Amino acid sequence: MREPDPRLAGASWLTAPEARAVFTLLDGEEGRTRAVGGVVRDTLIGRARTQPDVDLATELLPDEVVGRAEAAGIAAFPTGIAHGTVTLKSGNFLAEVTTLREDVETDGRHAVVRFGTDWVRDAERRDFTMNALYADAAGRLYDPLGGLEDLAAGRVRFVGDADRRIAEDRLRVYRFFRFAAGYGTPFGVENEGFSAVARAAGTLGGLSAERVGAEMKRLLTLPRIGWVLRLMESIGIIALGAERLACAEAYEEGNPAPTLAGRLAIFLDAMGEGGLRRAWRLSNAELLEAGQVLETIDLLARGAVDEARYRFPQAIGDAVRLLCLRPGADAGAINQQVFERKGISVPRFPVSGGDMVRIGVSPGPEMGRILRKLEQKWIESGFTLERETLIKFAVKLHEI
Ligand SMILES: Nc1ccn([C@@H]2O[C@H](COP(=O)(O)OP(=O)(O)OP(=O)(O)O)[C@@H](O)[C@H]2O)c(=O)n1
Repeated sequence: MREPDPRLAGASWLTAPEARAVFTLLDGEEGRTRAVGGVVRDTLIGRARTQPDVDLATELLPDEVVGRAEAAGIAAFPTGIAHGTVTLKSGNFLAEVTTLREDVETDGRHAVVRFGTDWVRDAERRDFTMNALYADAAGRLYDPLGGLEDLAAGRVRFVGDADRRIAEDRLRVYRFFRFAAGYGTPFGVENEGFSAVARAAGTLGGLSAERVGAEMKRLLTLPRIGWVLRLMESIGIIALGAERLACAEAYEEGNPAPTLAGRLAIFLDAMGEGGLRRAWRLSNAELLEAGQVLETIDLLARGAVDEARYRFPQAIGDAVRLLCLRPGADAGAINQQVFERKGISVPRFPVSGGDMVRIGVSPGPEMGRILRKLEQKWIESGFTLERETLIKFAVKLHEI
């Protein structure tokens, strides 16, 4: 009988009472239900999880999972019943429970999913060996494909035939790079895997923008990705150009907290708003933030340090590190100015809605329009126009 792995056996996703309830329910002690994927992988290397959910693989049929959960008073949601996935919620413990599948056959038109008990087959359907690590309820590790060794060595290795794994789901090309950045040895990827993703690079057009965007965003929040972006560029999955690539590297150099907005600003500069929106289906808020970083860079590049500090205080840190996006800008001098202004408080716009009411402007769109004009004029004056002058100007605007 194998021994529990001390790293796994102490993990809170195994030991917490809510988790134990689920494992017990699903015969985890007998190994019929095992945790798999991210949670096992990250626990083995002592990395804190950003995703709270736990993936469980089980021999039990979906109906059985639902039945046992309900009998125990644990909420069960059929989140992907066609694929045999049921989500269980036990207190804060959220588990996606997926029944093992045998070969997926086709009867010519429909894929036929057959459930089974073959753990090796389950492992062989997964993308990378480091994602095919399993733990049972006692914390015993199951590693059918040598994933632990690859994980320890920083090798992102496809399970079995890389071309086949990619053909099954082309998103795995993006995942390859995300895992290389997150778990790989920097500056090196497995030749076999890289050759396969390079071969598939021209075939990614059909992927959904949401799925690609979700992977890209996860990649772009990792600390060191410059070398990965270079690899992606070399096979044509992204097209930043040499200068922006160098800038992406400079941005993360010595930067304790590269942000998604900063990384997106680099891509926004290269692809434009429409391009980026289409490619990755970003939210308005994400595009706005990235756009503000770019705007701030442009303000700094033309010497408008106080305007940048006034309008986009949250973007200054990123913008200073991304001045390389505007090769004409004198980054040294701008940095110096920003640094010198640090202790000096950002000016406050001296006119308020109350002032507008006093001159007879009632709250609403009209007031908004006037205030925006005043603020613009005030910014253009280098924050020197005084309150009285601005209010006089408002009276004029109101009369028009
Ligand atoms: N295209 C995909 C997506 C996922 N998986 C498998 O499904 C598991 C769960 O996927 P996901 O939640 O996307 O990633 P994790 O590996 O769990 O990593 P994290 O939770 O950190 O994202 C992966 O470990 C992998 O075994 C796969 O084989 N192919």
